[in-house]
Order: sequence, then C-alpha cells, then structure tokens
Amino acid sequence: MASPTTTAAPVPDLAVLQRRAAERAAARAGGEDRLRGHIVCDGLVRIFKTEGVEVVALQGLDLVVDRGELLAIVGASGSGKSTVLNILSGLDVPTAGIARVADFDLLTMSPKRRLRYRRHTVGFVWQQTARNLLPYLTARENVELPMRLARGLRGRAARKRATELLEMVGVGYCADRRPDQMSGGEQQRCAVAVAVANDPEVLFADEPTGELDEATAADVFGALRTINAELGVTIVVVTHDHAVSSQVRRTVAIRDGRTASEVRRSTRLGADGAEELVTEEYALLDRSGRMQLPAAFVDALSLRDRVRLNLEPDHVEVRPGGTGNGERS
Ligand SMILES: Nc1ncnc2c1ncn2[C@@H]1O[C@H](COP(=O)(O)OP(=O)(O)OP(=O)(O)O)[C@@H](O)[C@H]1O
Repeated sequence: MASPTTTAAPVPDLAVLQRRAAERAAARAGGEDRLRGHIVCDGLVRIFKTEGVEVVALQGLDLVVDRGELLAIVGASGSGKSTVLNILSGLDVPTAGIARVADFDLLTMSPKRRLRYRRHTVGFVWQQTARNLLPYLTARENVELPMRLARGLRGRAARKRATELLEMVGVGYCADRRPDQMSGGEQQRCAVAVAVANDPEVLFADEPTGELDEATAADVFGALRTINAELGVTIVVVTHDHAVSSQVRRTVAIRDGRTASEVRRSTRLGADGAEELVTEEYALLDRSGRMQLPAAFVDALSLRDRVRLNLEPDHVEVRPGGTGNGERS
C-alpha cells in the first residue's frame, strides 16, 4: 500500500546526505556488501513483570536498519519506543526474539561483551540535557571525556578532535562554555558530539528534541544528519512527534509494541525537470501476514471487528465487513 504525495516545499538535501552517509558507512564496514541489516530485530518480545502483573511492552517487533541509515521511530506514549532503544543500546535484555547490532547478539552476549558493546559500539543522546553533559565541564571537556575513556585519546589530539566534532554539529563557538552557559538546543547539539566521541558505529537518541521548540529541534536534527553523513554512523531516533518524518528519509511508526507503518521520503525529477519531494507511506506486513491499517483509514470507513478481503490481480481490497447475511455490520 503506497500512496505517494508530492509537495512543493523546498527539497532538503536529504538524498545527497544519505548517499554520503552510505559511502562513509560502506568505507567503515569495508565494502558495500556489508551495508544490509546493521540493526536487526525479528519477533522481538519484552515482557516486564512487576508485582505479579505482566506488561507486554514489545510483542514481536520486526525492524531492519541498514548501515549508514538515519531512521526515526515514532509512536504514542507507552507504544514501546524506549523499550526498543534500551534493548538496542544494551541497557536492557529482551525476553525473546532476535536483536542484533553489527556483530553483537543482544540476547546472548556475555556481561564483558555487553560492556565492550556499550563503551565502543554505541553512542547515546538522552532527552534530558542534564543527563548528557557534566555541568562542571566545558563543552570541549565533555566531548574529550568519552574519548579518553573509550579510545585512550588525550592531550592535543583529543582537544583537536573534540573541537572538530563541536564544529561539525555547529556549536564550535561553545567549546569553552559550561552547559549552564549554553541554550537547550546548543546543549543537545553538544550532546550529539559527546555521543560520537567514542567513534561509535551506531547512535541512539531518545526524544532528543523533547524539551526544545520546533526551530531549535530542527537544528538538532541538522546536527544528526551531518554526523550521519560525515561519519557514516547509523542513527536511530525515537520520538512521539510525527513531524519528525520531515527531518529524515525513513520513519517507522510503532503501535502496541509492533512496527505498524513506515514513511519514506525521496526525491525525483518532476515533469518540469525540477527535483520534487515524494513521500510514500507503507503498512508493514509481518512474517505471519499481519498488518495494521492506519487509524485514519479505520475511522474513515468505520471499520470494526471484521472486514472483507478481495484478492485482485495486483492488490488486495479491504471493505467494511458484513454480518454474513448480506447486511453491513
Ligand atoms: N521497567 C518496567 N516495568 C514495567 N513496565 C514497564 C517498564 N518499562 C516500560 N514498561 C511498560 O511497557 C510499555 C512500553 O513502555 P515504553 O517506555 O517503552 O513506551 P514509550 O513508547 O517509550 O512511552 P513514552 O513515550 O511515554 O516514554 C508501557 O506500558 C510501560 O508502562
């Protein structure tokens, strides 16, 4: 199910950035053939048990993210976004299914390998700015710290790289400021630089713009796109804000602990020769053939309980179901 729409909005250079990100990612991985499935979740289940009550936070989530992609996961509160991110970043262990990032099996890895994974393979940006930066260090010192801990880089080399990363995310002018001397947006862009200071393969961000206004949030996404393109780092951002799909090329929506739909943005040449932006929305089909209809479609036709399906040569029709005696339910 794809419903392309074209808009006249100025075309962001997402395609160019994505191409560069894929090239850098392939170079990091040692070749194009290693681009597929950098992150793989298959039938991922996470059940929390508290005081005898079971909460199924993820119920068979499927997701594949290629090396060098910048992907957003959107979903309402309680849909399981943070649970996915905590599992992918090695902070939590799933109950069942497959979760793999690069060469790490997140279900079976030993504590020692988990520590290695978290220290060297992953970078993380939290929603709360205070959680990302140490208040008594300057921006540059904040970036230098993980460099020293994870890569043993210190002295002039660390200082130079920290300055480069801060400039890359557009806050080079804040290098000597402490967090309380920076705005919320500047702090989050600095947090992006801190998160890649250990030269990770993947970067996870949980609501990184949750405390920011729209314009400042756009700057933070700009920083994430630059990092993605320049360093070839695979990035997954989680948010409740559906407007994020205008900031990235691929957005996956999760509902009730499962991936439900996906929005892809691309550019193509229009009839007048100008590049235009194409947005396509897809429903996701799991291995058992299950899919979720978008809530707007369900509401528009008042679909409920059961629907009629017809197989046509090139598509499947879904109609309001009848009662079985010819009446509509
Ligand atoms: N440690 C826990 N113990 C019990 N239940 C939990 C735990 N963590 C999450 N849950 C439950 O799992 C479900 C998914 O939670 P999760 O935090 O992943 O959702 P979310 O989409 O990130 O929500 P929000 O946007 O509000 O942060 C919720 O029903 C939540 O109450």
